[in-house]
Amino acid sequence: MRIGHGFDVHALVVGRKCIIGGVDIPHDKGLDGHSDADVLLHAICDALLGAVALGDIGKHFPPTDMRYKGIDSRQLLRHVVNLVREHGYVVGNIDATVMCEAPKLGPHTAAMCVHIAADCGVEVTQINVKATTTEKLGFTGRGEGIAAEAVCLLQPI
Ligand SMILES: Nc1ccn([C@@H]2O[C@H](COP(=O)(O)O)[C@@H](O)[C@H]2O)c(=O)n1
Ligand SMILES: C[C@@]1(CO)OP(=O)(O)OP(=O)(O)OC[C@H]1O
Repeated sequence: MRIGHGFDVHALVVGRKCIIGGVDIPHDKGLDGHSDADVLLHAICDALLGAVALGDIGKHFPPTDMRYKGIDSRQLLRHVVNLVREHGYVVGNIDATVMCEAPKLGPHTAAMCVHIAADCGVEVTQINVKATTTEKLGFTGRGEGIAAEAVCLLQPI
């Protein structure tokens, strides 16, 4: 078994989509970044890469590389899952938390889990996504950005 942890933050700005866990969530602001800025999938990618000691997302998909401009982060996640498999592991389970005051994520977490499970090639019961506010404190509390944290366990093939 291997354990991994990931953390990511993206700024909330006007004129961008708010895509979290592959779900396009209606909101007056969206997440800024080189890719689609899916903060949750980035934290999960980092957890998976960490578990097999392969560095981090920026090492594999440099933000200076135009191939990744606006890319759907589900493509990045599928690539990372393939790397994990090449190193002899499959996803056991993933647990993640997204931190934001708004939008409300509760109505969307089930759809996020379906996307993540499909991209990881596992059952939806192996994936959990939670949401929390930070009680109006800090950059997430002020609505300046969204943070996400993920942990995973990998099982040897
Ligand atoms: N963006 C969010 C934040 C929270 N939720 C749900 O509300 C519950 C209570 O949040 P607290 O920060 O007050 O603990 C939380 O457990 C989530 O179910 C949400 O849907 N979207
Ligand atoms: C995902 C990548 C892809 O170029 O770009 P960003 O959307 O800026 O996201 P970040 O979480 O900063 O990770 C870096 C990059 O790998």
